[in-house]
Amino acid sequence: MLTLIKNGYIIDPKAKREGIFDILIEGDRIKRIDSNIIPEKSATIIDASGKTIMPGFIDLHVHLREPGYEYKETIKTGSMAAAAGGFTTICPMPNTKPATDSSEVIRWILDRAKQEAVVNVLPIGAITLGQEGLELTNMQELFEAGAVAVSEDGKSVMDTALYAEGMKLAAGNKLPVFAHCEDKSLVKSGVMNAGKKASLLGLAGISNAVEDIIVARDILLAKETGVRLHLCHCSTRDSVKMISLAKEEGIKVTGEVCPHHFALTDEDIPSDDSDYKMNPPLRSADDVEALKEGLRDGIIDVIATDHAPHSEEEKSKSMAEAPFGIVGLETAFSLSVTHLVKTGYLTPVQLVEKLSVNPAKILGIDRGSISEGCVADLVIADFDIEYTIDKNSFYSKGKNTPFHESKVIGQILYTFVAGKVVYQKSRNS
Ligand SMILES: NC(=O)N[C@@H](CC(=O)O)C(=O)O
Ligand SMILES: [Zn+2]
Repeated sequence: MLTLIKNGYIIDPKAKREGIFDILIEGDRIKRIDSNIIPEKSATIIDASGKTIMPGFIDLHVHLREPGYEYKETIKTGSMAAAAGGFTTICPMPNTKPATDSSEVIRWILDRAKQEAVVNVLPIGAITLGQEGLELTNMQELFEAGAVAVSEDGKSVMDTALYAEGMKLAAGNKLPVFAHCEDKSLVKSGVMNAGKKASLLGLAGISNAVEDIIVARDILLAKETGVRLHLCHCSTRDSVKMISLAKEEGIKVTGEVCPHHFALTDEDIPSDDSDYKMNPPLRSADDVEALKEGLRDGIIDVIATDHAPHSEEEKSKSMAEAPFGIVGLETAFSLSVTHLVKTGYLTPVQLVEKLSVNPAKILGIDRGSISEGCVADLVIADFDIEYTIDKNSFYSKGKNTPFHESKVIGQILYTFVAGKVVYQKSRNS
């Protein structure tokens, strides 16, 4: 089977290719990239004139909720949401039921993904058994079963000595640690950023120190253990500063920011509405500015969604009672174009680095490029279309987004995984 994508503008920072080309796909691979390709056999032709072609996006932080919470999301629906968002590889976090803390659960997820998922699914293993913070998992076993990283996401390992031991084991198994940074003892009943808006709404606050203290601790532990540390969903100015300092010192640390954290501030929370409740919370305008500058200056390496679907019933509760988390797979690209590219913080090339090249590097996988001979994981997008986000059009089971009815710029038109179209925007969606 041949597919010919004609006249698209390729952005491929890894192969240092940028310009208008044709791409010929045969089976699961890219066969040729050239100007004006005429295929020998009949081919399906896609006209990509005026559109941009990028290596498929890789999301280092999603919650697929399977096994255990299928009413929120499944591997199948989560992967369809990923495809619609331009993501060709996603890494599910281990806070499932049971937690992803054994080779059996890793294998179960990989099997299920093989049958049901439309994109690549690379699972992340837990650091402690049942994510209870008491006993380390067998990281060698997790690695051998196919885990690409370990994380305690949803919380931090609060026992520092145990965590240091876990980092050493992760380093020994060449697994990066993906850190959720939250000092549990400081959070108390906080549900949104501590500040004026929280007082105005009469809601309990979460201070920046909740994150910053653990970011500092984890960087110091990474320095001592030599583990590759990836800091998840950074939300504060001081997190960015500390990552910058750590990088200057040569510590192996990378940072991730989520679209909601650069698109909204706590002042944008209109009322006690749990679609604005996530962990870490939406921060101050000053923090948001630091995150955008961190992305621009290369201190922050990755944009990840922290796609965290919950049911409508759960999210119909108040801020104080609803669970933390919002969906993100189907809005990440347009929010990034709107708030980073159109505002001059990132060039389209830098955006591709944050969504594709750098995540591939962190995972050590052979993705993040569109070159001859590569697996054809790619996305065709329009950087200029304006549209209004409609949560009812999401493939995800989760409709919990603060971006419903937001006007944005930039849209995914096609997503290819291993040469196959796994998403195509219909004319009226
Ligand atoms: N981010 C969230 O608010 N929630 C995540 C957990 C997490 O990523 O920490 C979830 O699993 O719902
Ligand atoms: Zn987290």
